[in-house]
Amino acid sequence: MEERLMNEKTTAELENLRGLIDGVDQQLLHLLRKRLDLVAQVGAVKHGAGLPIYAPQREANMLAKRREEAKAMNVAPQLIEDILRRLMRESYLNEKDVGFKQVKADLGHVVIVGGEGKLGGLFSQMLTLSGYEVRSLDKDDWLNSEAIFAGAGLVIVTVPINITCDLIAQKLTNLPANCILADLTSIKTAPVEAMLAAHSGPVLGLHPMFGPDVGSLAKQVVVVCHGRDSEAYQWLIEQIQIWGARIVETESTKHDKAMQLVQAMRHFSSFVYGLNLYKEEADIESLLQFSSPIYRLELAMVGRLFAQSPELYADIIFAQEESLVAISDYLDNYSQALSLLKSGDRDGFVAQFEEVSRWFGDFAPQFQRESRAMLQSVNDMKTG
Ligand SMILES: C=C(O[C@@H]1C=C(C(=O)O)C=C[C@H]1O)C(=O)O
Repeated sequence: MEERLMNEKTTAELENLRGLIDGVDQQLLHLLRKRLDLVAQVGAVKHGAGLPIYAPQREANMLAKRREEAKAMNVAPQLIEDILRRLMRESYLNEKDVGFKQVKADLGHVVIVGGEGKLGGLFSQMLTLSGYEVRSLDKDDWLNSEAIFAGAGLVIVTVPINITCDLIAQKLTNLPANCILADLTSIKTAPVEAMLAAHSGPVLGLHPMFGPDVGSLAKQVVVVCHGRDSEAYQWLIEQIQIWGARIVETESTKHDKAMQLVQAMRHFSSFVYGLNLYKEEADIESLLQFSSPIYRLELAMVGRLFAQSPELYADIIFAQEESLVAISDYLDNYSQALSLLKSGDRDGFVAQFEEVSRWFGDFAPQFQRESRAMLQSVNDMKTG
């Protein structure tokens, strides 16, 4: 269509400029190749020295300098920052090609109970890339479990939450005395207690705060709840940090309380949102056509839930009885807010809104800034 409206001169000019742009893009591509090669060399040096690829301080310095230079060249600083951040993500992904430093060489092997699960698979991959021998123990392997556990230096339990504690109590009572017992469950109090009761050696609870589809652990958070004998498993914490993750140490009760909101309530309301679209027989195709970027992001958040296993979400939502309180409170607040609407109390709504804004404080503008970048990339992803 565009071409039809143009006269020959315009067409020639555009063709010429587009050719030049193609040339610049090709140069960019060559520069990217060059950068990837240099980063790979950095990766090899760091690997040799046992350093993690992810270097937050170097990144901050580099970004600050490039932003300054961009300003001086009349290039939007955010543009170079976006590009460099995307490139750095690539650097973390490529680290998997060289592998990671092994912090504890004399461990013996690792057993992942539930290694065929997605998260188990991810940890198995990361440990293997770090030089450990990893064996998976799944449903059909219990007859051989004695042989599998013999000589193990680390056992990681990553099975559905609703069977975690029983499995620990019934099947993990005869591990080698010095073996470390850890779990990856998304609640911590009950599993850590069960591990402490079943095993007299080192125990720790871990909660990776991400799904198994992350390409790299760089910048991801892993929660650690200490159980027993932390010197014995300090190396594991260092190993996880070498993978680029940030460790957040906390009390299991505090963690579990946060999960009632961060996971149970949040996922439950996403579930209801999806349920509601279904019951309203919403036409997703046309909703997408009318969608603003924030709505699209919200649909993505809700829709991705239904691309995953219902058991996983049932486990997370049903994991703690206390979550029922958080979820019921949400319903109460919804009802109260709805009554403002029903009674046409616009002023009441505005007053309530302002009260919540004040409570959010500096977080509100912070979240607005963060979402701006996300919304822009949501918009970039559009193809039509
Ligand atoms: C390449 C390095 O490693 C990582 C990747 C970086 C990059 O892609 O520029 C920068 C810092 C590190 O997180 C480095 O340390 O220079």
